Amino acid sequence: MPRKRKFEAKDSIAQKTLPVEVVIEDVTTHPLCMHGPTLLFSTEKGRFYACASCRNKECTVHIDEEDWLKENVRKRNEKYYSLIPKIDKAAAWSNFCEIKSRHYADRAFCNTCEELYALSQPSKKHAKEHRIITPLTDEQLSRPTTFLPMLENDSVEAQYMFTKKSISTVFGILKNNNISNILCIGTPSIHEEAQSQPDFTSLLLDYDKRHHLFQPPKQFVWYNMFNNYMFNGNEDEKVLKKFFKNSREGGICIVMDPPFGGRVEPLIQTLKELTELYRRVCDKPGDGLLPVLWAFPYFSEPYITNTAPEIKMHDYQIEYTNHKKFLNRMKDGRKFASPIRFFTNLPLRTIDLSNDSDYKLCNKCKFYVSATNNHCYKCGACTSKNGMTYKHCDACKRCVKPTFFHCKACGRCAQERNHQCGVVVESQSCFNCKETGHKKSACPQLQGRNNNKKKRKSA
Ligand SMILES: C[S@@+](CC[C@H](N)C(=O)[O-])C[C@H]1O[C@@H](n2cnc3c(N)ncnc32)[C@H](O)[C@@H]1O
Ligand SMILES: [Zn+2]
Ligand SMILES: [Zn+2]
Ligand SMILES: [Zn+2]
Ligand SMILES: [Zn+2]
Ligand SMILES: [Zn+2]
Repeated sequence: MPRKRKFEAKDSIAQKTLPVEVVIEDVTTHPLCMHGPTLLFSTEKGRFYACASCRNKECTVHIDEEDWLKENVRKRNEKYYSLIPKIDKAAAWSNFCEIKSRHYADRAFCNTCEELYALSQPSKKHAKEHRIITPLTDEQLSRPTTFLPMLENDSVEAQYMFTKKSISTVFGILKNNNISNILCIGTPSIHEEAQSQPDFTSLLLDYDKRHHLFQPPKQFVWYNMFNNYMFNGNEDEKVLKKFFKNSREGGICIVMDPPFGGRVEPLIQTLKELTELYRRVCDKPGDGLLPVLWAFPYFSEPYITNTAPEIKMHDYQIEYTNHKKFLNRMKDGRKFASPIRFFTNLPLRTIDLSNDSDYKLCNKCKFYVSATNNHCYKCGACTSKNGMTYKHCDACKRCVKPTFFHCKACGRCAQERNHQCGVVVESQSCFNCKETGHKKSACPQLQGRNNNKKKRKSA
């Protein structure tokens, strides 16, 4: 398996490169690893528990489902109760206030030690090769994402920051929906912007614990979004509940930007659990997920809409400051199409891009689409996904990429380049029916069987 996911606008996605499905269930009884409760994975060969957040070899916990029933395996796993680290948010905040009271030239941050300190009074000696950032202005202290070295390990943190333009698009969408409370999941730059605006409140949930060195304890939770795990346990749960309670009025939205290789099913499960908690805390019954604005690659669309049909993809191409592949202007000035889109259950017409010449209002769809997207009257939609102008195939009864041709032998449209008649890439599709866009457990052909299984389980 390749260690780094390629980020070409090719229809490849984590789900497709790993022929593994995540079993969605309550994870609180699962074995632990350093990243909280593991997830249960299912392959054609069997089921096992493994790390929820690491898609590389850093986390080695791997327990077969049947082994987890054994007493000695459970006993051995108990060590994680004490191994999983916690952070001292109160101490970090009082340190922050102390450092902030100093002259900006005296403030320093050692990224190697993850320590904010005063140059004149270092708590220890930082070795020469440590990455030290100094001086630090007030503005920098209030926006650590502007100077924290980005963790670009694609398989763990995968940090890519929104451009100013994309941040302002997010705030425009929230304002159009009268939303003033933001639960930022993996979106520190949105959190920092919200903190600078009097009309917004926000709470940051992120796996990068360096943020706790710059945030008041009530505004940051060290968090894993793949298993909805809060590292500081009860203390954090209180923070989240309080935030929800205070968001009873003024509308709330989850703004989330997961690492791009992340799996869709556990993320939707997290959204469901957070929604349930919100409804319980605020005593606001209802169905459907809380409003969410989720940045993710366009080729994840079938996975997201199959699992949560109320979430729709918008055509806006989110821009990032640091991803080599996302650098938004190429050297010759041409625009590079970012593959990242917003997935949202907010009305698409509230995404106002009237000030951006790269977009136009489709008067049939009634929302903004890329200027290169064409409304297809046969499909009844603006059909482009990747920013190219798609063409309609009458035989397939759908629009396809301009680089596709209709192969009579295969009876379907396929990529022109390297087309091999009769070859279906299995890892890209459901184990059962080979269709893309759903996993075996949600296969329409097996619906009866899956439901029976569920009934048996609950009986
Ligand atoms: C693609 S970046 C998004 C940053 C965002 N575009 C911004 O400008 O604020 C992914 C973010 O998710 C965080 N992250 C990575 N893995 C995570 C996990 N398992 N749980 C929670 N946050 C995670 C990273 O630290 C990073 O802040
Ligand atoms: Zn782990
Ligand atoms: Zn150091
Ligand atoms: Zn249209
Ligand atoms: Zn069409
Ligand atoms: Zn066709």
